[in-house]
Amino acid sequence: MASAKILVASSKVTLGETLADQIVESCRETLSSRDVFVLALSGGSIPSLLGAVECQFSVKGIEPRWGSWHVILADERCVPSTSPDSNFGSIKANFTSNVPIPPGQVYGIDEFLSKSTSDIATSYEDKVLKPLLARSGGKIDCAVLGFGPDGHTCSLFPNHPLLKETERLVAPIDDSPKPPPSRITLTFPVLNSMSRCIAFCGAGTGKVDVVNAVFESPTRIQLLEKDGDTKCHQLKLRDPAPYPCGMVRPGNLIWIIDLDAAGGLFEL
Ligand SMILES: O=C1O[C@H](COP(=O)(O)O)[C@@H](O)[C@H](O)[C@H]1O
Repeated sequence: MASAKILVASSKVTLGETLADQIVESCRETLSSRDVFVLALSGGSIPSLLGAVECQFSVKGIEPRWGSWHVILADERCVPSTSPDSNFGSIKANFTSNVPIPPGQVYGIDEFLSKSTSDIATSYEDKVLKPLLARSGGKIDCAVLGFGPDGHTCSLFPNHPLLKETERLVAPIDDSPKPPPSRITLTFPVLNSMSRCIAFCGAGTGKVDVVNAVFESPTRIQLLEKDGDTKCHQLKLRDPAPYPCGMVRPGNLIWIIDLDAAGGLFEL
């Protein structure tokens, strides 16, 4: 049975710092052996949690080497990058425009390509993802993913046929139950077989039901470590996975949540 490390932060500030720590560690490890760090980011609430990343590098005395960073989208809504719905726009406003990652290494969709979501997905797979995978040993180094109150992650929604996709690395979706309807998304083959580390991150009571459904209810929760106000546990993932976010099972899986998202489960 698969399991995940769960880091429970005492507040939203601590949550951002804990997430930043994971990104710093993944970056440090990756750049110790090559010059390309590939980071995939969700939209939604994730970009607003990335403000502590730069600071955590300073705190830990580690050089970020921003010139080696390549930031890709875990999913994107097919809208102009200037739209408030654009994940690229939100990632840029909250994170990448505040650090010296070369702008050409933050990869949005080709919004002018055509009206076809499928063409946009194919272009992102062929022109962005595959060339980067070729430079990173075939894997995304770190993916930071959100999860919705309906259990979706990226643009992989409950009971959608895309959950069974096995060929495409980046897939189109034109019937997203959450607006806007047309999007592109990384697929499970990428998340489960082509990602070195995935960190889910979520805050607030709206996430409690999903967290409680995704993990087995433990009879006893063992505290593995405590770093400041963040507590670390290891929990088993429920089979079969009740939601798309619970189906994400790479080798290195971490869930970072705040006390509100953890509900009563971790307050032991
Ligand atoms: O539509 C989306 O929603 C999910 C979850 O968003 P959140 O605001 O609940 O964190 C997000 O991860 C995804 O990138 C986005 O396209």
